[in-house]
Amino acid sequence: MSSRLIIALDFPTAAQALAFVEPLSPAECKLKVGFELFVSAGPDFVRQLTGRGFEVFLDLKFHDIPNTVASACKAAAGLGVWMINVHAAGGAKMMQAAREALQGFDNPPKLIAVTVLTSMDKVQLAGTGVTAEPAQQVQHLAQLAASSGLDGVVCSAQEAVMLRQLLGDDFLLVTPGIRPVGSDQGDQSRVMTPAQAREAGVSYVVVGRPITQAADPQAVITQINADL
Ligand SMILES: O=c1ccn([C@@H]2O[C@H](COP(=O)(O)O)[C@@H](O)[C@H]2O)c(=O)[nH]1
Repeated sequence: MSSRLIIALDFPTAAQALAFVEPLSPAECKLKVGFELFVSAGPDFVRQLTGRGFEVFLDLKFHDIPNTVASACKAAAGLGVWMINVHAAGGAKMMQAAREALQGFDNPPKLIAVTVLTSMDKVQLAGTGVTAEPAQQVQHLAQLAASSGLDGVVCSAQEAVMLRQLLGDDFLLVTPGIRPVGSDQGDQSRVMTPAQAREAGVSYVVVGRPITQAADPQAVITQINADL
């Protein structure tokens, strides 16, 4: 079975990211490329990863008017990545346009929507004008994503049990904010350990710094895969 671990390659340069990836195998993890690395290393770097057999989550969180997001999704799908994402707060029309944009592809990427960033707690969410609890807002946006035809959402593992009950077993729950016992929480607010995430029924965990900044990344990867 392929791994449910997605490693966030949050590195400033392609050289640093490649040095990290060198000992890894596609059987033990998928890889996530976000803003920092994509801006510095570009589409060619993504192709290098897919060329090595890795399933790549291109985490660019598109959030714009429907036409612009649809075009961006087409361009991202053209890179042959495994998964892409948009912000659910962009609304149903935007998500539907993203879905339709992928229709012409033989093997389209999974299309998921960010609900409430895992760095946000109730106070930060209220600061944006949303007075609901984070879990309530996640539920609302996840239902909107599902009814717009998306394959799943980015959420905290803390919301996984609720979303599984509501949206079924096939809906993808991709969960950052994962912190192995004893690791630094950093800027994440809604966190869970890998084992808690598995028990909650997540589809994938996204882990960055607890692996990339570890003294022995391979040991952390092995332990997380065992926990999952
Ligand atoms: O709600 C979200 C959406 C995306 N992320 C991304 O996941 C990783 C998490 O990295 P850590 O170092 O394990 O905190 C990072 O690339 C974020 O951009 C998220 O954390 N929360």
